[in-house]
Amino acid sequence: MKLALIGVGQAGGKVVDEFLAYDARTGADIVRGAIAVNTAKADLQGMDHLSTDRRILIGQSRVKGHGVGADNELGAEVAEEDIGEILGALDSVPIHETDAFLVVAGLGGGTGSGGAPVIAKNLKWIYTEPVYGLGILPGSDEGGIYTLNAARSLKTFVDEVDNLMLFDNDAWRSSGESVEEGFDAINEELVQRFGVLFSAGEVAEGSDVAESVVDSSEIINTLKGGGISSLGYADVAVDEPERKSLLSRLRGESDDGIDSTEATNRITSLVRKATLGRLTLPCEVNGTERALLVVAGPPAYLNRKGIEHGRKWLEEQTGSMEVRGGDYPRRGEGIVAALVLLGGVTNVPRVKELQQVAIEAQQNIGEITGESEDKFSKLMDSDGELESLF
Ligand SMILES: Nc1nc2c(ncn2[C@@H]2O[C@H](COP(=O)(O)OP(=O)(O)OP(=O)(O)O)[C@@H](O)[C@H]2O)c(=O)[nH]1
Repeated sequence: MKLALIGVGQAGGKVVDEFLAYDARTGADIVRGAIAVNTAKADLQGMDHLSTDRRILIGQSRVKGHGVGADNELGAEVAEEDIGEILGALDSVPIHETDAFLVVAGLGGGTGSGGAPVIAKNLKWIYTEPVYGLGILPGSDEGGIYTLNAARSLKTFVDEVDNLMLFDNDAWRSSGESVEEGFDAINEELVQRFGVLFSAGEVAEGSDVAESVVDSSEIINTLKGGGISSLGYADVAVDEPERKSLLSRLRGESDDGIDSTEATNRITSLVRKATLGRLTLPCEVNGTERALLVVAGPPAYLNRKGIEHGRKWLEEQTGSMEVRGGDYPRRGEGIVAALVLLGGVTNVPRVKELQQVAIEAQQNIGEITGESEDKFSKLMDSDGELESLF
């Protein structure tokens, strides 16, 4: 699936940068065009892979390149004011070769949180291609304002995109690392998952054609209908058999020393692990509207029976009748991987908790602001004994 990527804010920009690194490393060729949009000059300078002319600094007249300081209403305003410049930067992207837009942002800050929904709204207005969001939820230790920002942005963003895929930093944080190191590792995990999803069906020249191809339309149909989506992933190392010669493939020779029962079991257990393990957004699988299973790996390991068993199992777990499945032949990585896209999840305790904390934070902020205004006017009150200069 060919994408036009728009990274908004620092997190959005870093994830887009990581997508470019993934594309270069794996040769997946999923990125048709990419831009990063930010109100902070320093954040744009910190990117490694995106060329400088694709980095768009917005809101200069308002914040002078210093960011919006976690004010997402201001983030939304400057994105709206500079929307012409943002859309202009996409003019050079060959949209006729692009299957979808992906707007990426951390929802807890100001620029991405406020700007991403504005950009998505404008893209949907202009283009007929689907516009997806990839939103990052803040860790619960980041504080009330980040949670409030994320909850308000989530509510807005989900209505402006064809589907909002979520990644929860809270579920992916690991102890003992600095925040920066932690984010680098998290971003790699994130892009590994979404990279496999979007590269499924992108058969490069000279590579093997999948037996039951997952193509972009399967991904689009799973994301169709809107709402929120989550992604599960599991992989296992395998020995890659030698690539067979064309002659032996034409003769139908299939003896590559791989036990088919083992291959089936490997896939079914990977599908369970991907679904029941750590999802990008932790949620209850039951009640998911649609799902897609992609099994990636060296063709000899992509056992059709295993994929079919895995798909049926996923149907039972989700209770959905719309579960698609297929394979994605991929050599050179030495792994078999199962990727499960849960499209339209409805039972998500994490979102409920986020909203609850955000409501409390909103009330506290209101009360504290009221109280401090009161206290300040008492502090300055001189019982009419002093007069201002003018
Ligand atoms: N996964 C991941 N999350 C990040 C990263 N950087 C920041 N975040 C998260 O994203 C949220 C928003 O942070 P930023 O992207 O820095 O904020 P911004 O959109 O640039 O907004 P301002 O700095 O307020 O102008 C934070 O609450 C973090 O949870 C990153 O590299 N990876």
